[in-house]
Amino acid sequence: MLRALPLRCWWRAGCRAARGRESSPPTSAGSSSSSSSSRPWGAQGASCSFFTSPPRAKAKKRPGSWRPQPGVVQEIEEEDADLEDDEYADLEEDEEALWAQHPATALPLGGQNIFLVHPNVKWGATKQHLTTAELQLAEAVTLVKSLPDWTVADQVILSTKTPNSKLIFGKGNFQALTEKIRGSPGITAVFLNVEVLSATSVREMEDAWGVKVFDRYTVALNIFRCNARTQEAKLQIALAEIPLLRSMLKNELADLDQQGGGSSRYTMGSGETYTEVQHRLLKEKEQKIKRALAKIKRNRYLLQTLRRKRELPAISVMGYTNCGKTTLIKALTGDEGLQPRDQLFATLDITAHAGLLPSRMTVLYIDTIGFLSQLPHNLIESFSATLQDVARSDLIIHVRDISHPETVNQKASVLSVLNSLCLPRQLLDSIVEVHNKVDLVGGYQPTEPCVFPISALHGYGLEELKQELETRLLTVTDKQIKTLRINLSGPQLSWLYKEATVEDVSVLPEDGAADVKVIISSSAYGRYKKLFPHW
Ligand SMILES: Nc1nc2c(ncn2[C@@H]2O[C@H](COP(=O)(O)OP(=O)(O)OP(=O)(O)O)[C@@H](O)[C@H]2O)c(=O)[nH]1
Ligand SMILES: [Mg+2]
Repeated sequence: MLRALPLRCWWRAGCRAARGRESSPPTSAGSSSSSSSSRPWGAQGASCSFFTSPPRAKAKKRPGSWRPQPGVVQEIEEEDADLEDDEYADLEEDEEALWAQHPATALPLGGQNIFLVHPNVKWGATKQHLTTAELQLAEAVTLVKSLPDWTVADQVILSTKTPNSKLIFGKGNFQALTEKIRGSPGITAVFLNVEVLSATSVREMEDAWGVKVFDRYTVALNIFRCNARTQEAKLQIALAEIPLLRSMLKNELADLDQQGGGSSRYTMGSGETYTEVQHRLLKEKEQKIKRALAKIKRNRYLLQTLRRKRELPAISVMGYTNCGKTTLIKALTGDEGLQPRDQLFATLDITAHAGLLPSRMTVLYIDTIGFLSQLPHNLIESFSATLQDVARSDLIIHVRDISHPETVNQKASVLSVLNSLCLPRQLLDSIVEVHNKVDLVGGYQPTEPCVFPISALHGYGLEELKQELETRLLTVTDKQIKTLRINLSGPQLSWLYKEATVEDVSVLPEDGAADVKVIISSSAYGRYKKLFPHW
């Protein structure tokens, strides 16, 4: 078995939310709403009988400071030596300074008892055509359940004709929703299943409902945070949090002004108003994170360097979250260190793992972050630095969970994000599509041409896949596999070691010769034939 080639340092414990729980204990599920309701309410709007509970007293305003609980800087466990010791120390210092200055996290800490609301757009440009409201709701439930101590207390699909308005729903449905939420005391937060909510929307909804309101961006980011293990992943999440902190700041300043002003008062001695100070601190935090990320990027043991040294072709394994990317790489490499998990966003770091193709060609499989539909572009952007490694690979495998009811929609999402990553055209044109989890679909027969049905978990279809990967790699890298007979007393062998990848040498002692199996580029082979015409 070939060992994984570690590209990162790893953090001991990754979940800031778990730490946050120490200072903010998980909220227990309310008695009346601790289990998911199977009642088919929703879509009927205001006429629905579940909306008839009396409203609660107006919720308290959010606390005065927009900075939440202090975070704890985690220790680094060095499993690889990508960075020098002093560089680690620098980064730790940077990070410590970051949290000391802004110990904030905009993300919700601790457990939550969620009321899940899916706005169903019946028509218009924002209507989703490849999926159904029920399937989108089911995915939102999975997102909630991916977070430790988060439960779905109740869920509803509610139709809207005004998805782009401030309150998402029309007056009647919003009022009915308010009554329902206020009549469910066990609920600690509402997850509104939209891509991203504006600061004003969040503020108005929180005031109306008396509980926190989260969008898809916040929930997905929180999952990322819980699964982040490396310095780079943590910093990328911190960067993706900045828009949330900006929204919180905006609401905080508006609250301050409502309570009699203050945001435009000058802070003593600084010549800056309170608003200006807060914006500056946030900007500084953002710049520090960006600098720290750039430093990691510079110092990181880049795939490019690794590959140049070893001349290894690389295959990026991509796909929707939980489709089986890590399981496939584990099956193709036998790398026991890989830990596939039935969890969204289990993998947050790009790691490379070496495996062998049928002709014993060594290849690096690159495990990547899974995709999710309707995730705001700027969140993807904070991970795009990591995804840049993908651009340097020779081939992409697109893994699909063919047993998933949303598989067609998932494919569309993945291809749309891949296309937005500015990857080389040749790479996009040679994607190998793999249909995984066929063991869960009795008698599965793909309808699309040139796809590979496999079960990564049970090892089905892997030999055919490896054969195809080898053929494609040879084509895209313009290489060929040759067995060349060489004279052992001549310079051919050392030439081949320098100019090609020598896979195997079988010595023929009585002839003073050897059969050498090489992977060689067409141009190098041309030169070889010119240099050694008689061999
Ligand atoms: N039945 C079945 N389950 C599979 C197969 N491949 C993967 N799984 C399961 O699917 C779940 C997700 O697998 P992972 O390999 O972690 O998926 P991933 O795409 O790496 O997920 P993320 O890193 O979270 O994006 C795990 O529970 C796997 O055991 C398969 O061929 N058949
Ligand atoms: Mg994974």
